[in-house]
Amino acid sequence: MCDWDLINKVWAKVEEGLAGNGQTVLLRLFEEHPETKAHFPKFKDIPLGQLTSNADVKTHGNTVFKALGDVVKQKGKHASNLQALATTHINKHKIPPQNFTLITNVILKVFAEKFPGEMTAPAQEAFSKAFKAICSELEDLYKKGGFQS
Ligand code: HEM
Repeated sequence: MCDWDLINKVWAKVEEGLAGNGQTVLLRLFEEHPETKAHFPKFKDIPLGQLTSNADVKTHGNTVFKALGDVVKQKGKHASNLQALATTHINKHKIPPQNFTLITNVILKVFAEKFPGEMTAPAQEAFSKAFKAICSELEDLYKKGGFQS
């Protein structure tokens, strides 16, 4: 079982700066895994250095974190949220599923750095478990959706 209450407690802190926190995660993802940037038509041709001041990155960070917040607020009953994400990321954006593991690992790292007071050892453990479960459910949905890389 995941400790969704603990996760939601940290998430309330994340929401104090939702767009900026999403932006930090996207920039870190592109920095640590440059191949991920190539999946974004809006960002693929812009050098990483210029993306730090790109308003669209912040807007997309907000979109991603709004959707992830909607997932964590379901406290485990997120099947329809994940189905919606899988459907667009398979069919429209064509994102291989292992990218979800990359971004959730980056989120864990960024939260531990930005929110050391909230990201206690149990909170880190709760996020790590929840993200593993979410990534594995997405992978199952990808299999059912017949994802071709
Ligand atoms: C925490 C995991 C993620 C969440 C919650 C998330 C959420 C979203 C949402 C809500 C949208 C817009 C609506 C839609 O098309 O579904 C979107 C678009 C998109 N996502 Fe994700 N996403 C995640 C991970 C990723 C990853 C890892 C990649 C690629 C490495 C990716 C690539 C894209 C692309 C290319 C778009 C279209 C962007 C555009 O409008 O130009 N996503 N995502």
